[in-house]
Amino acid sequence: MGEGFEIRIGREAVQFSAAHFLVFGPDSAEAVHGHDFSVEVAVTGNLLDPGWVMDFLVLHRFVQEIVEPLDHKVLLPAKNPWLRLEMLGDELVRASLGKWSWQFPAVHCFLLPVCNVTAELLAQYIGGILKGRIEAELPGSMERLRVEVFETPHYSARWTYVRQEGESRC
Ligand SMILES: Nc1nc2c(c(=O)[nH]1)N=C([C@H](O)[C@H](O)COP(=O)(O)OP(=O)(O)OP(=O)(O)O)CN2
Repeated sequence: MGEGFEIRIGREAVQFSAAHFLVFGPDSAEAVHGHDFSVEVAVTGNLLDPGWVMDFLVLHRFVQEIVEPLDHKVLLPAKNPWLRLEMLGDELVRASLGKWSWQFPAVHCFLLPVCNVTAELLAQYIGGILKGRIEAELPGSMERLRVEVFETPHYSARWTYVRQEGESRC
């Protein structure tokens, strides 16, 4: 019989507020601005004892632990080819782009391993860490993982992982 199960943590349950700006070229970027981001995740997998794909509470905790460090931070793209990031002493981060530069307290910054802080790449960042956490908790059980990052109720981007035929279950 063809049937399956997907569990979901709704976007109302996982939220963070952060500032960011997109970089478009060597001297072109958005103004720094903020969003109340929210995150929805869904996991498809085998039904395990006691009759669940995985515990909602554990999945919720995993996602929360990944996004919590992003909350109330300036999100900076550490892999952008044009944006230069440097520490000024121990306390300030300077971001330079062409003739522009911004300075932020280092404790208010989070450097993401992405080339731009888009909703797509945030979803991929969160999804990549979450995939590792779920696979460690439930080896071989997850078939599919979906992470959707909302910048607003009507703008979101989704990242999806689907286990391939022959991909190791462990
Ligand atoms: N596919 C994507 N498109 C856009 C992204 C993205 O991450 N993925 N990001 C942006 C901007 O960073 C950002 O969303 C712009 O926000 P804002 O200027 O606030 O525009 P809004 O329409 O959301 O809000 P208003 O303040 O009401 O204008 C753009 N595209």
